[in-house]
Amino acid sequence: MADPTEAVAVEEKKNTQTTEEKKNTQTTEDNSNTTDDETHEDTNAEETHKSFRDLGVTEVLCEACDHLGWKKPTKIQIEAIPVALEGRDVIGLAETGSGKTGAFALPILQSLLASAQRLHSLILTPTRELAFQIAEQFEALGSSIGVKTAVIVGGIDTMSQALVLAKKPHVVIGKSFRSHREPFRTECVNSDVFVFQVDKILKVIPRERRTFLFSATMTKKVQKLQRAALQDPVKCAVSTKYATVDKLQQYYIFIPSKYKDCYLVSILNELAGNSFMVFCGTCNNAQRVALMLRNLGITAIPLHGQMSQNKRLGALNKFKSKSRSVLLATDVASRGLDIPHVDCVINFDIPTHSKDYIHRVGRTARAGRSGKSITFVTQYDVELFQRIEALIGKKLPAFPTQEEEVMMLVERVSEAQRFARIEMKESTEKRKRPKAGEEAADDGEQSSGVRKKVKGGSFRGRSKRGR
Ligand SMILES: Nc1ncnc2c1ncn2[C@@H]1O[C@H](COP(=O)(O)OP(=O)(O)OP(=O)(O)O)[C@@H](O)[C@H]1O
Repeated sequence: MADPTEAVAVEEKKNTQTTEEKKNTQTTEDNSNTTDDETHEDTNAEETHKSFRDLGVTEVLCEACDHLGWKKPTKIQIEAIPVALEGRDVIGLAETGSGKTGAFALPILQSLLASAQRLHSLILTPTRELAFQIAEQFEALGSSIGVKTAVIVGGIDTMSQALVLAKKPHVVIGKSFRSHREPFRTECVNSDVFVFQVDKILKVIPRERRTFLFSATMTKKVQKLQRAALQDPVKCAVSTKYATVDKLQQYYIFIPSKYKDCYLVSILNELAGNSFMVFCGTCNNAQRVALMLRNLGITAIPLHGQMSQNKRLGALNKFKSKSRSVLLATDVASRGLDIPHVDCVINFDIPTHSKDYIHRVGRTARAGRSGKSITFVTQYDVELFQRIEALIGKKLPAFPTQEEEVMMLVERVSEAQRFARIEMKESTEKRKRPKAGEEAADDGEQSSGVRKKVKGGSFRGRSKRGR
């Protein structure tokens, strides 16, 4: 399977290892006695001064980190990288936005440098979007060593994906099978077998391999996977089991179910100028709310599993490039997505699995930034909300709102809801009878027939409370 001729760049870099790097490798070896513990909990003060070089990361990859503006490693990187470089299996537990991707990508790239090999690693992610994001991270870190990646996910032409695979990339990134919604995040394997089902994969990949498992939450399913897939792993935990980050201001708002749309519009208006990720429980609701908001002049776009993969990526890119300020998403966007400019996460529909709460709110306040989350709690959600508070070990404050002001929006919001219903109906009809060569407008961007008809026009630019 090794194909040295095709991995020239990787091989060349390997041969240019400097004395400095050799010294660094030695440092890791010297430290190896301290990494034998089964569990590495948190870091001490002096570790926060460590550099990537101190962790044993090779010079060319240190330069890549530098290029990305990563001045020093994060806590999980400090804990996990040396252990992974030693060749151990790793379980990495750290809060959202804490740099877990780098914690497994750097050791994988370094191992690739040491033995240039096609189909060197397989990364499994819980969502398609995360698969693309991880590929970008590998390419950013590995650009100077010529690393080749391939993303293999559903919803994209299988023939073109087969062609990409046939070129034997170094790293293959795919979404794990639907039944494994839990964040089985990374598998580092030396194999050219690739099937999208974890149990099946485990049966066919070589026993002789290294496996990394990274997540912000440890669930029973992840523990089961750990037993099935990892060998004598070292657990690197740098956060308490279900912690949310300190710089995240978390609020809830207790409201009657029938006024959810009005409260959403009111908050978006009040915090205008921010970027929002709004989580909905169903694809239908994400679509409906996006259309409703657009009828009020708010630049909203949906992202859910009933959209084609092209539209999903398109929606994400529009939100990433800030041409849309509100992303209405289902849980396809709750795990791992790294969009630094997200200021506020709104749980429009409360998550039914409380651990999803941690992943959703973790889309803001990433990498040391601050952020805000607001969870809508209706008369039907009290128990679920109590479970969330119990999980994160915190009582959340109420988000202050003026009920009278929200109620003043009822008429305009009702009209926007009515138009949204018409648009939903139109697009369902279109989907049933698509014209030749026309892709179904599953992000609703084209359904502008009734837009801007809501009295009172746009809501934008009426911010009362800034960031
Ligand atoms: N050492 C570092 N210094 C500065 N920024 C970093 C460093 N490592 C990673 N980052 C940045 O931090 C952000 C979050 O990283 P990443 O997406 O890997 O977090 P995560 O822990 O995987 O989050 P999640 O649990 O939500 O998946 C990214 O923008 C990444 O580029």
